[in-house]
Amino acid sequence: MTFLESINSPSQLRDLDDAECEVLAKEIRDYLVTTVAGTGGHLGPNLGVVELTLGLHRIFESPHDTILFDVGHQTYVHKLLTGRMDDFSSLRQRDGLSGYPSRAESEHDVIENSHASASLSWADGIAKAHQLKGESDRHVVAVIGDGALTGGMAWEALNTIAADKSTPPRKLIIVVNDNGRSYAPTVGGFAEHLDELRITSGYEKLLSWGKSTLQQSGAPGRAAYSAIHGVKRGLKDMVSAEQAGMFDELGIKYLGPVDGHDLPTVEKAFQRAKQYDGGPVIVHMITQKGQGYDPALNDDADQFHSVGVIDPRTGKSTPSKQTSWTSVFGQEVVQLAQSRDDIVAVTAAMLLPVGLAKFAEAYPERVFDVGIAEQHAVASAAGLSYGGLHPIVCLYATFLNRAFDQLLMDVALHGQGVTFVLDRAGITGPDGASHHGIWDMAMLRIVPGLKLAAPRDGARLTEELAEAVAIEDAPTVIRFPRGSVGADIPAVRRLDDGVDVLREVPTGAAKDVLIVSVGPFAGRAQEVAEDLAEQGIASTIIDPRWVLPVPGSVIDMAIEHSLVAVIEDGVKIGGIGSQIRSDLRAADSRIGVLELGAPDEFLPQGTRDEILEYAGLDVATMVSEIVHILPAEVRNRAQQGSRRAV
Ligand SMILES: Cc1ncc(C[n+]2csc(CCOP(=O)(O)OP(=O)(O)O)c2C)c(N)n1
Ligand SMILES: CC(=O)[C@@H](O)[C@H](O)COP(=O)(O)O
Ligand SMILES: [Mg+2]
Repeated sequence: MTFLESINSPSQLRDLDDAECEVLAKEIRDYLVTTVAGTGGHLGPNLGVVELTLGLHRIFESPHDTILFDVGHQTYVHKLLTGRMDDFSSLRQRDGLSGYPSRAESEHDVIENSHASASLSWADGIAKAHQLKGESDRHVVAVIGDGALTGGMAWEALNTIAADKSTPPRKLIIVVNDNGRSYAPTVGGFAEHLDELRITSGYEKLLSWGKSTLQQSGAPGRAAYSAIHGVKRGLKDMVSAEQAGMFDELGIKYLGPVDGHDLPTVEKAFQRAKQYDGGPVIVHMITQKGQGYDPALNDDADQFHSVGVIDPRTGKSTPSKQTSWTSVFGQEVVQLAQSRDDIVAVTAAMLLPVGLAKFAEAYPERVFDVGIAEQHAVASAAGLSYGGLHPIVCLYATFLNRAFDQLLMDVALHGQGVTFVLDRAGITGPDGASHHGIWDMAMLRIVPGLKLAAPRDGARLTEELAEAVAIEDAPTVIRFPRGSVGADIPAVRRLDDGVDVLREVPTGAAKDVLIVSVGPFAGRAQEVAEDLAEQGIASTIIDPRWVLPVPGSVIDMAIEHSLVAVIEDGVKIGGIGSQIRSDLRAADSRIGVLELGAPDEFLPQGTRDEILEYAGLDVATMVSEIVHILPAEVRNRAQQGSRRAV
């Protein structure tokens, strides 16, 4: 039996000596590569936190001490050390182990939200609760990456944490997991500050530079050199104030930089942080994303931030032959930028995942990566627009939640022409509840002047993106799902206001159901219509293309039918179906509206199709829902028609 197989609880880790821990760290890395190669997941981030997580669980006593992880994609090691090795092969699968902390899985897990930069706020709150409840012997330890530290929430929390003047002070420890990367190298002034302290291959250069220059530059220089050199001796010298930079300016004790792959040093640092009783402590860990696995270390793009199924020996994956929505966007946005030099792109630390690689290559001066800072991304886009440019803000739909106020009050209130491209909109799949992009349409319905398009295929994405960037006096939104785009679905005809008719009721037949297909559901809508036709129920299918505001022809056509069924890849409460219902009532129509969308709950993980079925958005369920809600006379006529046909 390996050490790893023998670990069922973190308390067992404290019985291991350094040599055994070294073997365990190797076992963990080998196990991560082998299993994640088969399941897909965040291999790089987790290979980077093996010693950090081992040290955490050897020095602190979870769950008495609370250990928090920011984003939570780097918690596979934490899960292996807290008794979940047996379930690991089900990682990120339906009813399997979550790829993020999960309270249902373990008492050691706290934050399930995968939206970055929130962990320090959680830590601040938990530490205050411990203090007020007289549980002052409990530590709160938050692990936050250098990328997540570029998020504004983290600095809001640091501002409060630093102001703790209570006695005794709250026991709050912040572990900065500094691997120099979000996906790509972390950007921004703060990242550069960390750079100065980071131990990477440049450490020795830094040391020799320190020897030659710092030692000749008086007391601060000598102190800086001894601090840098001190790390080599495993933190024998506390880093003095000048070297701790902005953290110390904030009044937070700084310990570091620490070699995050040298377990004894890691443990020494955590021990010192644990014993420090003068207030909050920051432990600055220097790690490598992908540590110990060359294919990840050598991956310039993102050091295997997130991989699909790969060959564990080579790190190679089987390239997909399918075209993704993201790649269609990535191609089209470059075309648009060629013809309009006012078009610029904005990303929040996700340049490659949102498809801006080609744009950045062609127009490096016209792409802005602001770090994991969606609120700043959107408000700065308002500025870009005011300054005469047309920004395209590229986000995953779920992360737009973070910047709703900036979209409403900085962009829409001022009528700024900003285009938002929301990738991973709708049900995504393996990343679980906080990653499904299902709230954008309901959230954006209430933004005055906003125009939102949901393309049904690549051709419409191209068309609607061009239409969006032509609008200069309001926010425009294009949203599309994760994954492959499928074949184009041509329209039978296009109405004057841009609505596409995909299927007509045969001349003379009763118009039983109007199916309003939003975005990528056109294919499913056609299957639904076929199944209804087999039951003698005639339906029209339309794709509005621009779904907010609801085009007038949708209401006009709805009134001609007996039921309107709206199929949308977003929450049904407050979604497009709700808007159509509201517009129909405003037009004095009492026609029934069936909203077919995501239920009012947090959705589980799984493949996109599994979760669509879970949400009742599979063809069979939608057909039965429509038949069930049809007016009785329509249902009876259809049944009689079917009996005659038999
Ligand atoms: C608000 C928000 N925006 C974007 C993301 C997407 N995202 C997931 S992990 C990640 C990079 C995190 O970098 P870092 O905090 O340094 O952690 P590392 O992966 O380096 O361990 C990003 C941008 C997110 N989870 N939350
Ligand atoms: C953790 C995180 O927010 C992202 O890395 C997320 O896993 C993105 O998933 P996809 O890019 O695979 O949709
Ligand atoms: Mg990082």
